[in-house]
Amino acid sequence: MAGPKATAAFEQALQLMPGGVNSPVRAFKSVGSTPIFADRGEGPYLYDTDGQRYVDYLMSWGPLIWGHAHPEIVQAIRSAAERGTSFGLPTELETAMAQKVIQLLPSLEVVRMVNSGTEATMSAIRLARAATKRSYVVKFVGCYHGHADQFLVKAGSGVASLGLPDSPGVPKEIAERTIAIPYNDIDALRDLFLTRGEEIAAVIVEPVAGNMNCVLPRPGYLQAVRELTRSYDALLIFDEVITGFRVGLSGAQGRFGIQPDLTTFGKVIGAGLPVGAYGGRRDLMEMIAPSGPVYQGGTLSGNPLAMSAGLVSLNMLEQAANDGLYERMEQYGNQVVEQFLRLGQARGLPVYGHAIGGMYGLFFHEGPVYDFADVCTSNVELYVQFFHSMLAKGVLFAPSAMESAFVSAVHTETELNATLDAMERAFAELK
Ligand SMILES: Cc1ncc(COP(=O)(O)O)c(C=O)c1O
Ligand SMILES: N[C@H](C=O)CCC(=O)O
Repeated sequence: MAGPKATAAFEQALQLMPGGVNSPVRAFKSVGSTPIFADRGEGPYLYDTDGQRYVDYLMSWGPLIWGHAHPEIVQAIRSAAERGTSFGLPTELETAMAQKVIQLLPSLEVVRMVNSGTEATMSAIRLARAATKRSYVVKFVGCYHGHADQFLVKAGSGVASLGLPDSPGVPKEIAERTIAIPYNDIDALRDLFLTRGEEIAAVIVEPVAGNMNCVLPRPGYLQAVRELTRSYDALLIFDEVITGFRVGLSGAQGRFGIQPDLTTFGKVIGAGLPVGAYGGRRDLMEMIAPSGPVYQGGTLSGNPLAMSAGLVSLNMLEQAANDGLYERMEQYGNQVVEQFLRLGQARGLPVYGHAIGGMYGLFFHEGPVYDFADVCTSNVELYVQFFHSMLAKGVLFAPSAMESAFVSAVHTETELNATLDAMERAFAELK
């Protein structure tokens, strides 16, 4: 429940911003309440303006793999700011960042930094269309690739939470160029390629879907998508805005051993600052201006604050990965999932879940979840009760049953035990 300060702040915000927020998912509409307001964060904890402390699994919707206000990241931002916040000229920091990303992601030969995940995905699609001279794009129902026109077709995240399958304002001619088919269904993709293979520029996929809660690819699915796209000369774009540096140091592509043609990033790559990136095969990326004719630019792209924070974060991740960071985060997630399953099953409730690297999914659903249709048969009322009950006990999950949970490198046994204990009490209250 939002406290008195948050309630008053939201009333004021409602007069000034659409729905009182700068991104729809923050409004808590899909959990039937008004939002808490963030005051500050420290490590795995978020403090709201009403003085409550929460173990945070929202983690700013994914970017904060080092938790809130990590001292080394804060120091990197501070030092960069003292030298100037933006130059509009090349900096050596950008080259260092490009080098690091290319070193960590074997499928990347060239990379371009942008300012958000949306910028990254829309630029990658433009490039794919230019490279293939085809115009149709395939996406999967319930995957979210940002808010560019061509992606607001059967999208996940806030679009799905608010029950808006599409968006007014997107011209029919653009929406028609996006074909949405079910995730994890290789036959659906094969059938589509059989009939329209010559028209498809690219298939864009969240390799682990993180915008319809957290849905894992079936074994062999991503490999089959890779083979199909290759055999029809369509490009494969991995949207690793969530999974990049989160499910493993080399993202989902490293984990599943797939070489996409292009990859998009956001969130973790910027350590909490507004950053995105896209990159891939040299022959494709050299088509981007000014090397080639495909235009894409940005006044603040590669800005020194974001590059400094991102670079420090990636360097720390590289070191921590050698010490088992990703395995530790996954184990943490698995322990939360196990408690969720144990408590749910003991009460005869439909429960399901899994963890991968630093993300995990909790579903009020009977049996496995493979696609958006499965997710939509989850019991949302139970999630809403669970969410509020956990919040009241000092644990913050995403305010929607359509979103993934995130764990950071600084969540410890203390936060885990607090979560398991809160969950025990929350399940006792579920009706
Ligand atoms: C997989 C994925 N792609 C793209 C985006 C768009 O990123 P942004 O919100 O930074 O524009 C998001 C999140 O919003 C995302 O989760
Ligand atoms: N699920 C979204 C991104 O991954 C949520 C972030 C947003 O749209 O504000």
